[in-house]
Amino acid sequence: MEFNITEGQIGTRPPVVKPDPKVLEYLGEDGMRQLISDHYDLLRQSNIKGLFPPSDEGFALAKKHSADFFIQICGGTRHFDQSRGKPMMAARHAPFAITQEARRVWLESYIMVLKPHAMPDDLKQSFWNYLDVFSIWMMNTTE
Ligand code: HEM
Repeated sequence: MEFNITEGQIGTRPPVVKPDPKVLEYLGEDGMRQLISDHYDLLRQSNIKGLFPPSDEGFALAKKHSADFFIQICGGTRHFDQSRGKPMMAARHAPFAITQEARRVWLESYIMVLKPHAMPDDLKQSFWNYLDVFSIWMMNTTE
C-alpha cells in the first residue's frame, strides 16, 4: 500500500472519513494504545518534540488523551468525551504552532509505525486516509 501525504492548505478543512471500525476490532483497545504510544515515542525523538509536554508524566498523559480519542473515533468507548469533553480538534491544536513541515514529521512518524505493523493493508489504508486528511485541519501557521 501507499502512504501518500496529500498537499493541504493551512486553514482548510477537507471532508474526513472516519477510520473503519474494523481497525479497532482488529487492534483492540490495548493494541490501539500501543500504536499511539509507539507514534508518540517517535515524536519525542523528532524535531517537533518541543510541541509536546517535556515531563514523563505529561507525555504519558498526552499519549492517553490521544489514544482515548482514536478509540472513540474508531467506534469504541467514548473515553475522550468522558475525560476531555467535546473533541473540537482544530481548536485544541490552536495553541501549538503546527506548520506544513510539522504535519509532515507527524505523519512520517505514523508511517514508521504503520509500515511494519501486522494490521491488514485495507485497515492500514483506512486509518492512514483518516490521518492524512484530518491532519490538514490541524495546521495553523506558516512559521
Ligand atoms: C489526524 C490528526 C490528528 C489527531 C486526530 C490528533 C489528536 C490529538 C488529540 C486527541 C490530542 C489531545 C487533546 C487534548 O487532550 O486536549 C492531541 C494533542 C496534541 N496534538 Fe494532535 N492530532 C492530530 C494531528 C496533530 C498534528 C499534525 C500535530 C503536530 C504536528 C499534533 C500535535 C499535537 C500536540 C502538540 C498536542 C498537545 C499535546 C499535549 O500537550 O497534551 N497533532 N492531538
